[in-house]
Amino acid sequence: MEINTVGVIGAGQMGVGIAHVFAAAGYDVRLMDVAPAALSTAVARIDAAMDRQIGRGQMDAAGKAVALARIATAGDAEALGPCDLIIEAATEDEAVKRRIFESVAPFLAPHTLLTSNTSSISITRLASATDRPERFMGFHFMNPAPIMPLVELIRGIATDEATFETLRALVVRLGKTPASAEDFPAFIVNRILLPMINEAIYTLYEGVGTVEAIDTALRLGANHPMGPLQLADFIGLDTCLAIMHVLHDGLADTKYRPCPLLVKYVEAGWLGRKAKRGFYDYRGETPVPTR
Ligand SMILES: CC(=O)CC(=O)SCCNC(=O)CCNC(=O)[C@H](O)C(C)(C)COP(=O)(O)OP(=O)(O)OC[C@H]1O[C@@H](n2cnc3c(N)ncnc32)[C@H](O)[C@@H]1OP(=O)(O)O
Ligand SMILES: NC(=O)C1=CN([C@@H]2O[C@H](COP(=O)(O)OP(=O)(O)OC[C@H]3O[C@@H](n4cnc5c(N)ncnc54)[C@H](OP(=O)(O)O)[C@@H]3O)[C@@H](O)[C@H]2O)C=CC1
Repeated sequence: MEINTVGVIGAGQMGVGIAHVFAAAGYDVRLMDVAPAALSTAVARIDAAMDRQIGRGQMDAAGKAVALARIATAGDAEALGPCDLIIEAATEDEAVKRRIFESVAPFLAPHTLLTSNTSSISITRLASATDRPERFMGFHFMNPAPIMPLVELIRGIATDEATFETLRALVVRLGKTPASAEDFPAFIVNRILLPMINEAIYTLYEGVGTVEAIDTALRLGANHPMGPLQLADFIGLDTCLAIMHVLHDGLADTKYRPCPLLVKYVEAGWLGRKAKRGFYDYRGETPVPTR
């Protein structure tokens, strides 16, 4: 199936990154969000990220101008009508995602593929809230989307072969690498990564180490590019907590219980980089540990 126009729903860190990837790869992009403020900063954030790519010699000024011109922002679902593919990248909340699918369905063409960038939620269950379970999939980009080469592909029980093959080929055309996961809670990446991050938060909570010691230990001791607490702030503590709830509820194993400190930070609104405060305070020149 031919994909020319891509709709991205949710102009948060992932939606912005995914819109960037598709515009740079030559696709027309419709970026939609309910928050006008998110849309107005979205293009500026893509502009800055493309400048970084120019700095790295991965793009030139002309290519950036053409790519940016391919991105149209929209506050309502009607603008998604011409899209061949929709990628939902809104908050990691099943009710929010189901409402989005119900609201966009009337505007989509029959052939349009509908996907979610969800980190963890059942694809089969999300598909059941749509008018096209055969053309629904988990299409899971990693953060930051312009940099990370992996895209996790997750079929729901009803996903047809043509949908899977179209999206697998699209990932390769984007210059990224597909990995196929079965539709179990948090799939592959976050089934492994988030318990590690949750364990790092328990390590802090129990006083085994400070924020700095824990992140230094994993960066220098296990060659991680970011420490687990820095990474949690990068992902978003609300998203981390949502994924741990999906694992805990879906697998019914206490080893996935979210650390009480993670719960408290989210309750305080300390959601990490996007809220300028999490395990680090981002309001100054350099991030400062908050514990
Ligand atoms: C939660 C889920 O559902 C699944 C997930 O995504 S789990 C999270 C997966 N992601 C990770 O594990 C990220 C781990 N961290 C890293 O790989 C690296 O720290 C990083 C690529 C994010 C940054 O790389 P770095 O070399 O350590 O730092 P930095 O020099 O700032 O960035 C390297 C390049 O990436 C770019 N970059 C960094 N953050 C970026 C962002 N948010 N968006 C776009 N580009 C970004 C920078 O522009 C930089 O390019 P320049 O050198 O030209 O500035
Ligand atoms: N963060 C990460 O590292 C990764 C996240 N993901 C997944 O990607 C998705 C998005 O995550 P992320 O970008 O971090 O989340 P963010 O919180 O950064 O962004 C979510 C965006 O969705 C918007 N939104 C909320 N409700 C709606 C709606 N009904 N219609 C349109 N937009 C809406 C939010 O607006 P507002 O702020 O106004 O509510 C916000 O702009 C989640 O499913 C997450 O699990 C996948 C890979 C990595």
